[in-house]
Amino acid sequence: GTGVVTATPEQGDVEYLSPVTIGGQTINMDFDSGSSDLWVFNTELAAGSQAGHSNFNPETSTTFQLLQGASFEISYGDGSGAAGNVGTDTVNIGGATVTNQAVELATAVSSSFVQDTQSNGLVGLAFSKLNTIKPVQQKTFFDNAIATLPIPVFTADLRHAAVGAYEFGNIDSTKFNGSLSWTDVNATSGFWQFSSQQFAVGTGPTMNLAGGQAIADTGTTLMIADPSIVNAYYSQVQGAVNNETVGGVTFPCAAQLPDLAVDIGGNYMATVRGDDINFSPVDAAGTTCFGGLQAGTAGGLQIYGDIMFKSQFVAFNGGNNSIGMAPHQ
Ligand SMILES: O=C(CNCCc1c[nH]c2ccccc12)Nc1scc(-c2ccccc2)c1C(=O)NCc1ccccc1
Repeated sequence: GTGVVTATPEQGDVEYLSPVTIGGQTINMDFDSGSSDLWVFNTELAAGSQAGHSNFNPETSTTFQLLQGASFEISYGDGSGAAGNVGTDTVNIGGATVTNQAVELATAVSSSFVQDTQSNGLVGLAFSKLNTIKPVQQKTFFDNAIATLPIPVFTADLRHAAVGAYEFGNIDSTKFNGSLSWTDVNATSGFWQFSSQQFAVGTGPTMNLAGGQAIADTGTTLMIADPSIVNAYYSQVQGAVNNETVGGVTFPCAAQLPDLAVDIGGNYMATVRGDDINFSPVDAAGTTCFGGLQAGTAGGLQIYGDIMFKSQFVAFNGGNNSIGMAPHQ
C-alpha cells in the first residue's frame, strides 16, 4: 500500500519531523535523503541523552528482535553523529509498512542531536550502499518497501513554516504546478546525485559551472553550493559579507534577495525563491541575517538541502533511479 505522513518544520525550518511507528510506538523523526541509516533515540541511551526525547523501548515492542553482533556508527559533515546497536522491527510510515526493517538503537549521540528534543532520530532515504551497519550492511526503509509500493517512488513536499508531507508509493499531482521534469540520478556515490552545470541569479544571465554535481538532500538544512555560485549570488545583495564569526555569509535582514535558478540534470532550471535564502537572524535585534545559500568546497559535491525543497516538489524514483521536480502548487 501507499504511505503518507506530515512533514512539520521545526522553528526556523531547521529540519522537518514526521511520525514513524516502530513496533507500535510512534516517534517523530527526520527523513533524510542524504543518508541511509534509520537510527532512533531509545531506552538504552544514557538518561541524560534520553531527557526530553521520545525514546523507543525495544523491550515493550513484541516484534523487536536484536540483530546479534550488529552495530552502526555514522558521522555527518557538521561534526554530529550517532552509534549503537541494531535490531529489526515492523516500521510503519503513514500506512507503508516494512516488517523486518533494520532499526538502529543509538547508545551514543552527539550533543546537537541531544539538544534537538523535537527530533528523535533519522530515517535514511539515500541508497542502501551508504548504510553503516556492520558486519552486514542493511537496507533502507524505502529499499525494503519499494517492491510493495504501487509505484517505486517517494515524494517530498516541504514548505516554509508550514506543514508539508512525505508520501510513499504515490505522486500527488495536486501538490505541484504543471508536470514533473525528470532527471537521471547517478547512484554510484549512494546519493540522489545529478549534474548541475548552470545557474542564474535573479534575472541575470545563465552562467556555467563546468562539471557541477549536486545531491537532493532533505537532511541538510541549507543549500551548500560551489563558491562561484555563492559569490555570483551575494554580489547582487547589498551588504552581504562573509562573516567568519558566524561561519558564513550574512546580510542585512531587510535586503532584497534575488531568486536563484539551478540546473537539474540539464533538463530543468529549478528556481529557489529569494525569500527562502533569507534563512534566519543571527542577532537578537534581527538586523543581520544568515544566508540559506552557503559555500562548499570549489569543485566539490553540492548539497541542495531544505532551502531548495521549500520551492520545489521532489519525487524520488527508485525504480529507474531518477528525480522528478516541479514548483510547489
Ligand atoms: O549528511 C547528510 C544528510 N544528513 C544530515 C543529518 C544531520 C546532521 N546534522 C543535523 C542536524 C539536524 C538535522 C539533521 C542533521 N548530507 C550530507 S551529504 C555530504 C555532506 C557533507 C559531508 C562533508 C562536509 C559537509 C557536508 C552531508 C552533511 O554532512 N550534511 C549535514 C550538514 C549539516 C550542516 C552543515 C553541513 C552539512
